[in-house]
Amino acid sequence: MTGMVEVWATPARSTPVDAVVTLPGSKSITARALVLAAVAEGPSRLVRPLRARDTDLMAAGLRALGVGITEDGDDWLVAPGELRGPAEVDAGLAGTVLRFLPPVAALATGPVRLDGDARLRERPNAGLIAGLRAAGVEVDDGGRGRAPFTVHGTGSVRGGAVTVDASESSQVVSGLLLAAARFDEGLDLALAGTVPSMPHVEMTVRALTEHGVTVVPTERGWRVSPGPVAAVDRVVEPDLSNAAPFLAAALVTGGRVSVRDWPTDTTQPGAHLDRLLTAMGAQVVRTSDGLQVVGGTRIAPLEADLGEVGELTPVLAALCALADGTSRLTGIAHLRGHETDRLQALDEVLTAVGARVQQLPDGLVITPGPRRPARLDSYADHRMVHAAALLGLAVDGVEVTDPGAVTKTLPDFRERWAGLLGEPVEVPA
Ligand SMILES: O=C(O)C1=C[C@@H](OP(=O)(O)O)[C@@H](O)[C@H](O)C1
Ligand SMILES: C=C(OP(=O)(O)O)C(=O)O
Repeated sequence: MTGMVEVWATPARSTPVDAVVTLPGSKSITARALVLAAVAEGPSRLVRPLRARDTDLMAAGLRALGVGITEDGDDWLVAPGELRGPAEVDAGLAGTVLRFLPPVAALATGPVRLDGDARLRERPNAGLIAGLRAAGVEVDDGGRGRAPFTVHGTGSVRGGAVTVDASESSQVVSGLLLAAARFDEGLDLALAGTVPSMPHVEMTVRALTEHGVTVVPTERGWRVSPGPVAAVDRVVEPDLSNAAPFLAAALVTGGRVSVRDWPTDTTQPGAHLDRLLTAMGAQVVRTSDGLQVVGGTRIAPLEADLGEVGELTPVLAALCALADGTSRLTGIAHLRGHETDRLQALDEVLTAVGARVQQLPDGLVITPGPRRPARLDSYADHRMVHAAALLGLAVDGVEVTDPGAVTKTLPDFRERWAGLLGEPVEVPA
């Protein structure tokens, strides 16, 4: 790459923020909705889908397989077509594309090659590839267990009883379940070990049910019956994981932040922010605006197993570096296979701004220290930019290189962050 790498001087803030924030659609729900719409019986409409790099790549990948996806204002119209290769799929850095697209590709006729960013080639995928093979699909990965690889679709997939190792990513389970109703024998999926991010698996099961697919829990996994996938028009919930930095700003500044349209019944892991931010000293209430977080005079340290809500770790770890005691975050070994090795990246970033950090095999121990200015890297990781922005509220002189990493799920993050810090965007009632 040539040219200058962009550097963002993140704004500091010594007075309480007071804002009501509206956020775009959930990455995870948009991804599932696109895949299910693509394998459904008829056309459907997606209202308020997330438009960001990950979901645009999912749409592009499905289009490459023959699915019609067009825009109607802010909506997406999805028209299933005959799935066919040969095709090339660019997964970028998206775990959802890496793990949700190949089982759909297996239903196509012809080879489908999947590749992506340099870091995507390091993200673990042996579990999915082995699971596809056990379902009768030919996959050529050169023995790497990672991208790039080619799925040799024949137009149908046997399916049946399959055991998978999804300990490195829940997306292995979600990917197989999402396409499973279209397999000849459906899928009787058993887990070989533990699976992180269970709310995301529940999100998949719920989405399948909403599309009329029969999916039942079994002793060691889930069974999906073969059958049609109903076409469903759907409104996408706001992305609650992307709400994390905004709500956390209330704790850092002793202010008040509301996120609009907070769903009352959701499988998004961000729903756990309620309990986690309360544990860190915030007051969290539902108002007519949505979910409101009010920060206090201190940030309490956090002891938590974040295995179910790994996505929230970068922002919570940044809060821990600003707390008034030592925090211990565990259950998150799989974060080493995310956009970057997030445990290593957080160690580097929090240490740079003055905290003491100990890496555990499956987590981080974080002790705040005297704060100091630092130039931080984004590690091409959207959530590391969110974490840096949050640190920058309280630590003078924080800069982030390559802040454009936010395009992955929230392209206008910096504008929204400026809005949060400006005059109240909207005065709460
Ligand atoms: O299914 C999904 O939409 C996701 C599942 C989780 O993946 P892992 O289980 O790999 O952490 C999560 O971290 C990711 O951001 C989105
Ligand atoms: C882990 C994440 O993304 P991906 O879907 O690429 O795994 C994330 O968004 O925090």
